[in-house]
Formats: sequence, structure tokens, C-alpha cells
Amino acid sequence: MEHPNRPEPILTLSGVHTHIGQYHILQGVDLAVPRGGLSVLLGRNGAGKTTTLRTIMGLWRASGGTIRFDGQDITRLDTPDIARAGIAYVPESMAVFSNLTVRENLLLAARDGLLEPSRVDWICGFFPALKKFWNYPAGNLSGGQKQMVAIARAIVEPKKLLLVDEPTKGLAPAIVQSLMAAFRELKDTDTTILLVEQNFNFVRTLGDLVNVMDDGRVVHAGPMRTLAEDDALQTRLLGLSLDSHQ
Ligand SMILES: Nc1ncnc2c1ncn2[C@@H]1O[C@H](COP(=O)(O)OP(=O)(O)OP(=O)(O)O)[C@@H](O)[C@H]1O
Repeated sequence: MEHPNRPEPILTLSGVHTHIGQYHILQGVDLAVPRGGLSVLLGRNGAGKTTTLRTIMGLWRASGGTIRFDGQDITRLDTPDIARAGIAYVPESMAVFSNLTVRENLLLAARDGLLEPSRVDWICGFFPALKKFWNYPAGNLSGGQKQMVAIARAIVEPKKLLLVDEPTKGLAPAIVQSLMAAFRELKDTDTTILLVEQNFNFVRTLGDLVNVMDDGRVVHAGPMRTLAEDDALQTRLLGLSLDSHQ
């Protein structure tokens, strides 16, 4: 229910169910992402985080419940229409063309095949490495730099909401630091970010709000600060699976 003085969240999932084949994966997900800032989706392996992002994008079809984005019911829309409504998705397997240069990767993601120079400058402000390797094949870049190309591709056209799945997976700590700096810059723009992560240290200072999933449902939602300062709550909600990623 909406509070009269509180703006509607940019994204709301209400009682969302998703079946994959015979498996009932999402079992009534309730999730609200307020406009602006960075929300985090945490949870053990297999909790349903990736399935939630894919269901938002229409890559899996919700079998029940509703998904509202920016005042519109998007539950039954096809993926291209959901993207056009203003949601970008960076999947876990970085969406990068290895044989193409960084510039060509971005060019392919631009709607009219044209790169807006001021937009490119804005993006390279977050990811200076992209400027440096602008004309290099993306396949030659490090894992972290490829992740930056994947995120840059997602935001080459202005988007209202950016969904990013585990950007730090498999990255060296130094690269994670530069990715964190980039997210810090990005979250101060008017793009709302929903970040799936296993690396609690990466998101504990970055996140404004946190949602924790378990067994296909959101079992906790609140300010990140509350969770970050409460060791007992972390242990209860996140168990050992996250500690092993720190
Ligand atoms: N294509 C699929 N076919 C069958 N089951 C699937 C498929 N994709 C995911 N699942 C199952 O759905 C459940 C949720 O998976 P999901 O990838 O959403 O979890 P996750 O929280 O993102 O986990 P991780 O952190 O390990 O990526 C898991 O039990 C997984 O085995």
C-alpha cells in the first residue's frame, strides 16, 4: 500500500512466482526499489536472485503476481519492450563481444548505431580504463575491465533502472576496488541501481537498502546500515555462504 506522502517505488514486485519447467523457483517475491540510489539483493547460492532479475526482464515469465515499473504494469511485456521502458540488465556472464573493440561494443549497444560524445565522456568518467583501451579488442581486457564494458553497454543509452548481477564475481581485490569507485559515482546520478551480490564487503558501504532472499522469497528488507551493523542479523540472514566470499 502506498503512503500518501511517499513516492511510488520505481520498481515493485508483488507476490511474484516463477516456474522453470517443473520447478517452482520464485515463491511470492515482494520487492520494492525506491527511485534513486542503490538497492542490493543478497542471499545464499540458489536463493533466486538471478531468477528475480531475469523475471523482471521478462526472460522468465512470471507465473503469478505483478511487476510494476515506473507507473506501468510490465508483468506481461516482452523483453525488448521492458528494455525500451528504461531497464538495463547486466547478466553475470559479461555481455561483451571479445573480437570487437571497446568502441564497437558500445556502438552496437547504441540505439541508432551512433555514440553521443557527451554520453561517452560521462561513461568514461566512471570507467577511465575504457578510454585507455578504446580501440583494443574487448577480449584482451581484464575481467574487471570487461565488466566495465558490460556495464557501459547497458548505460550507453539513458536508462532509469540498471540491474547488475554479481559484478565482482571472480575479480581480484584491486579490480573490485575500482569497480566500487565506479558504482559510487554511478549511484550519485539519477540512474537507480539494483545490484545482486554475494560479496558483502563490496555492498555494505555502497548499498542504501538491502533485500535478502531465501528459498525464492524476500525474507528481509531494510536499510543497509542496519544489517551492516548487526552481526547477529547477518549470521541469521546470510549464514556462512557470504562469509566465505569476504
Ligand atoms: N534453467 C534452470 N533450470 C532449472 N532450475 C534452475 C534454472 N535456473 C535456475 N534454477 C534453479 O533456481 C534456483 C534459483 O537459482 P538462481 O540462479 O536464481 O539463484 P541465485 O540466488 O542467483 O544463486 P547464485 O548466487 O548461485 O547465482 C536454484 O535452485 C537453481 O538451481
